[in-house]
Amino acid sequence: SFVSLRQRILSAVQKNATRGDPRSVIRAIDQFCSQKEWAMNVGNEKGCILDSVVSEVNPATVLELGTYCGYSTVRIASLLPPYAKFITLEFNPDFAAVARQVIAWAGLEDKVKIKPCLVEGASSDWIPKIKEQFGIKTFDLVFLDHWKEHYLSDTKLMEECGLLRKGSVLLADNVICPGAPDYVEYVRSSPRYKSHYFRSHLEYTKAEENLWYLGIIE
Ligand SMILES: Cc1cc(C(=O)N2CCN(C)CC2)sc1-c1cc(O)c2nc[nH]c(=O)c2c1
Ligand SMILES: [Mg+2]
Repeated sequence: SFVSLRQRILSAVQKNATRGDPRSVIRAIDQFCSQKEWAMNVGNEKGCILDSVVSEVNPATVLELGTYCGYSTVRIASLLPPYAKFITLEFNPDFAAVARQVIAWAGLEDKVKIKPCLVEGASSDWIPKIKEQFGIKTFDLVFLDHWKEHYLSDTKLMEECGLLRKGSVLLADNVICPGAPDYVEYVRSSPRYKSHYFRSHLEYTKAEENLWYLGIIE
């Protein structure tokens, strides 16, 4: 029967990565996606930038929008202190199911709360509930990697829900490819954000891409 790409990624992890070893899980996915089939994981080049931002922010609370197969979830979780609270939102139940198994293989399941949002646009449902559901006041770091159409609306929603504070850092993938021009325009013209972009490439390709780093200053 047909095996989906996400299942092939999970099989590559279970075949080639060592249980309990997050770095081997990351390596297995990157090898599969660079040698066998492209997939929309953030990849190793942008992943190293993500690692450096996580290490620098050293966040006690993290929100990831867009889990997919859990690649960046594993990268982030493996750098967090044990007391950190990490929530990742995924609206696609099939992606969430694979991500749970990838995160479990890496031995990080007790560090990551995956809330499956079972319908499109569900991050807009979940964001207003995060404070009460998880006892989180504000996020030190948010990684936006879900859907370009929701970057701006979800960022505004997080502001309105008081989930961002002075010093919170937002890191956004794919602002060039597929692209989130309204988001870039909003944060660049807002006095509230200090923005900076890291030059990089679309995962597993040579296409130009940037990771956008936003520090909230007000
Ligand atoms: C699906 C897709 C196709 C892309 C592309 O330009 N392609 C040309 C080059 N070939 C090789 C691959 C395909 S880029 C991209 C993509 C990449 C991410 O990192 C994403 N992150 C979060 N959410 C997304 O929807 C998301 C989509
Ligand atoms: Mg992405």
